[in-house]
Amino acid sequence: MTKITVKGLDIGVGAPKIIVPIVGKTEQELVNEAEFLTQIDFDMVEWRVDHFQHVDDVEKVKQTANKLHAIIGHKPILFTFRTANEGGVYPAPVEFYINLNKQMIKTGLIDLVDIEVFTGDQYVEEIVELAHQHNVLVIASNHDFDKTPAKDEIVARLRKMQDLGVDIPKIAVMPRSREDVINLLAATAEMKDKYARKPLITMSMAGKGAISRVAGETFGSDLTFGAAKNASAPGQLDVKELRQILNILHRSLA
Ligand SMILES: O=C1C[C@@](O)(C(=O)O)C[C@@H](O)[C@@H]1O
Repeated sequence: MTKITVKGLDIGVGAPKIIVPIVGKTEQELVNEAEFLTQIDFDMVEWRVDHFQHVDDVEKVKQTANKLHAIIGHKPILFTFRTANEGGVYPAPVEFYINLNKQMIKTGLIDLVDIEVFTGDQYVEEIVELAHQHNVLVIASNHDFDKTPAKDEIVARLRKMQDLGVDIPKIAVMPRSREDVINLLAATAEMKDKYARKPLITMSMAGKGAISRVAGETFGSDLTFGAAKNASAPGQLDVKELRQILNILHRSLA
């Protein structure tokens, strides 16, 4: 059984659930994005805080999190600082990154936190321990915006994340060929069938990989990112169309 439930959202059963990123630079832009989300059909919001102009000021981050929570706190909130190494916009030392995540875990304003697995095993384990003490789930992530590792390497990274005790392993890779997309899907299916004890998130990015963002129920990815106003990575589909496709595929699989 790989199901996880957060704020009433069942992850790991049925059609993949939709995460919508918000990427505003200012608090007002973020509030606008959050208010827009209240009118649309989605499952979880991801605050990509590395885009926020005051990300270096933890108190301001908390204040803004408070506002976002008041608007969309009825849905699960994923807090993500994407490092510049893995496609984020704000270069920061590891101590900053860990401290920000730890402070936010303690606020009660977030439901999930993203930690990049290559930050280091000890950091990941510290985050997992603290998060679980505060009822926050942990997504471990890895991104390769340049290429797609071999299938066995993708499986090995997902297994490593799971072994570190995280709740949801995630990998996003860039395809250079059709074979790369097939490898990502094959790695997902192998992980799901042979090793996964928890839900997974995998995707092949850009237009070439977009098929992977809709095919999760077939291959084993339990969550998928869709764009409302602004995409946070190449290849994200419009959230409304994404839901339609996921529902169509779900019906044909049922
Ligand atoms: O890790 C991911 C996945 C992602 O990179 C994507 O390709 O949809 C988008 C990011 O915002 C998120 O943190």
